[in-house]
Amino acid sequence: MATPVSAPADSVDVALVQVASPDSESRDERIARVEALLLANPGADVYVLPELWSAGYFSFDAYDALAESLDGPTVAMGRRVAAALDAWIHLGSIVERDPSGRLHNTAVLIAPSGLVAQTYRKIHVFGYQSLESELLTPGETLSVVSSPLGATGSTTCYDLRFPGLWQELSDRGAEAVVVPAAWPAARREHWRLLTQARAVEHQLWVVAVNACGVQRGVELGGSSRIVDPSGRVLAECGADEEVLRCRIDVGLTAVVRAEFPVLGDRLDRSAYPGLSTASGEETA
Ligand SMILES: O=C(O)CCC(=O)C(=O)O
Repeated sequence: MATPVSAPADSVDVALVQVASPDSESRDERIARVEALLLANPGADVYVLPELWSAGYFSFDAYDALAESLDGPTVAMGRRVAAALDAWIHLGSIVERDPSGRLHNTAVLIAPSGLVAQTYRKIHVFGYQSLESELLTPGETLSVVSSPLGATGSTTCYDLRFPGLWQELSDRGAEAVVVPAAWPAARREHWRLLTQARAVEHQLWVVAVNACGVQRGVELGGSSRIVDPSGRVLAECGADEEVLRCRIDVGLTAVVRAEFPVLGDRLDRSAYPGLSTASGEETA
């Protein structure tokens, strides 16, 4: 008889909830559909959704009408489901209207109690073939909170291209970073490369959940994935809607960092300008 293999003590069951936001579906229909989907997949410790899935990332003309506060219908659904499943829900992001009326692309992490544990307003709003940077106000703060994934940071989609932001999260102790996205299929290989590069650079878990399907004529890339702190891809979704479960050992971050202590060799930021002058590159 085979010996049952028990999961390590700090093993966490993560569900990548890759959903589409078809133009034919209203925001409220989509919230109801995704709530049913989550409730039909109990048992994970952490569920992660894509960027702006309820409004639809490419529905720029509807952002104003669909903007919501942190008490709005998308977050209310996440809070209900977190309590019902006794799980953490990273709700991806919503179009948030702040008390002064400005709109943001805000990621929301909800604890099993139903309380909001973290919010993050996307800092690098996107302007290439996108109206996001015209319509939304960038965020100004980062946060790292404790979750079953360890010290957890949040970044959103285009932020993947900006290593300085990740450096800051890493400096603040992040052991895992969640990346909700609406990343087009046209640049799927960048998505794959960058999710792995950020994991390797900072020796942390990357839990990256993309949208799929077609929105306003744009095909989204799917390929939601979990990358471990040494850059190995442990799970990757296909191109269609799917809930993909993967057990991860969150203690691996410490193991990888101890075994190959790159982070300790990082120089203080002030060292870099001095180095370039010393090598003969004159500054103006
Ligand atoms: O950087 C990219 O290629 C995609 C970024 C994007 O779609 C977004 O930030 O929503």
